[in-house]
Amino acid sequence: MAKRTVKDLEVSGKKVIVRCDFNVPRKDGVITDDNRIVMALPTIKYLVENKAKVILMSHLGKVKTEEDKAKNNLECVAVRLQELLPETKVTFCPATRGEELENAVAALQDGEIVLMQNTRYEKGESKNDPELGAYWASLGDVFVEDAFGSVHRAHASTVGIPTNIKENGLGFLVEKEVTMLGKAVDEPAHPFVAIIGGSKVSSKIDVIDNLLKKADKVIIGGGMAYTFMKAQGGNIGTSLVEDDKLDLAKEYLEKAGDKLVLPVDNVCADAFSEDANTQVCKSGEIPEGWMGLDIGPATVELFKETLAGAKTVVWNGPMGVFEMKKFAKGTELVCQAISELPDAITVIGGGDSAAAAKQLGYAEKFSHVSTGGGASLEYMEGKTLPGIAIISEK
Ligand SMILES: Nc1ncnc2c1ncn2[C@@H]1O[C@H](COP(=O)(O)OP(=O)(O)O)[C@@H](O)[C@H]1O
Ligand SMILES: O=C(OP(=O)(O)O)[C@H](O)COP(=O)(O)O
Repeated sequence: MAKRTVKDLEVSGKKVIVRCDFNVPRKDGVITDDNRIVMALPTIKYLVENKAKVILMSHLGKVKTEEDKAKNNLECVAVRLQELLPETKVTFCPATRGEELENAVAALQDGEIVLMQNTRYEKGESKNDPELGAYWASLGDVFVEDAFGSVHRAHASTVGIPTNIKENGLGFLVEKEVTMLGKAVDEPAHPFVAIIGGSKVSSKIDVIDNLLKKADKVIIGGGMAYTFMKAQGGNIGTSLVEDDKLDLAKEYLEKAGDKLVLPVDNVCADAFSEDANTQVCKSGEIPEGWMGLDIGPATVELFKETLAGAKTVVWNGPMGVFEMKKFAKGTELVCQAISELPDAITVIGGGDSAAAAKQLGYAEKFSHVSTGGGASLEYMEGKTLPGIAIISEK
């Protein structure tokens, strides 16, 4: 059976809560890539045109402290949305519960939008606190799940709300992502190469287990690689590492054999800065006080050899800190190698990975650029995505 979509719902005059993924990359509080906002527009425009009262919700970044709150204020997204929708009234509500939020919702006219502050300002969000899900659900009549990048998270806003609102459906973005990713990997053509990089080690290392079963090669780059290097007993200096994942990395290394392809050299820096001194270090030989911020030239060649002849490529997580020009080469050259593969289905996913592909001029070269990183990986592994599973069948 197919899931209901926004087109199956009666929305005119109704208060419609839409969970979007507006977790956009920013520098000094300024949005550096608005792709996730732009990709959410088809659903939002449909609801506005059909005279719904639109309540948008999203998380932004990780929020653990008061300082994190200041860093991850969602208001910048409301400003961008208003620019993208000049004919529509967009307001921002700084409250995540209480009278101020309820008044903002009550003031909505048909075809107007309110964006609520970052859902992660509420401690109960990431724990899927039932009271919070029920409270947010009480603000609306209808729920639309359109946060593809977050559907692998069972949180109050992605699962708690639709648990309480039976009039629910998928938005156009989730529908499109599932179709595109399904086409790419339901029966992947081989050789199938998966590439994992980026910085979210603990939240993404688990997917490697399943990828090792499906793919012919799994390339590990970016910040993910140093936990593996340390697990091999190498010196990684001050590179990104998650020590509580060392045993898991060891286990993968033992069972994967040469299926797992790790960097052999790294562009290292003496500070996390564009002005840092740099040197290329062999893997496992990074001096104290230095950190790996990109894959090195020999690794680029190794990864190119690994990719040669691939018919399916799935990639999440940049190969280095591409936001700084000095450490963008590895990501750029891997993009280039993928773009030159003849007849391959190629998918890149993730907020930062999609931004990197765009910034480096390669976005058009991929078969599909997904807004979800962890979500696309879990979908392609065949895992159940809780944010989709909870949505009613047609
Ligand atoms: N060697 C590295 N050390 C630290 N951070 C890294 C390294 N390589 C890549 N990164 C960072 O990883 C981040 C993206 O990781 P992640 O969120 O997992 O990807 P995505 O958003 O594409 O899913 C980028 O901001 C990038 O700077
Ligand atoms: O950016 C996201 O995921 P991604 O880095 O896997 O693309 C989503 O917004 C989910 O964010 P989270 O990993 O903080 O839950």
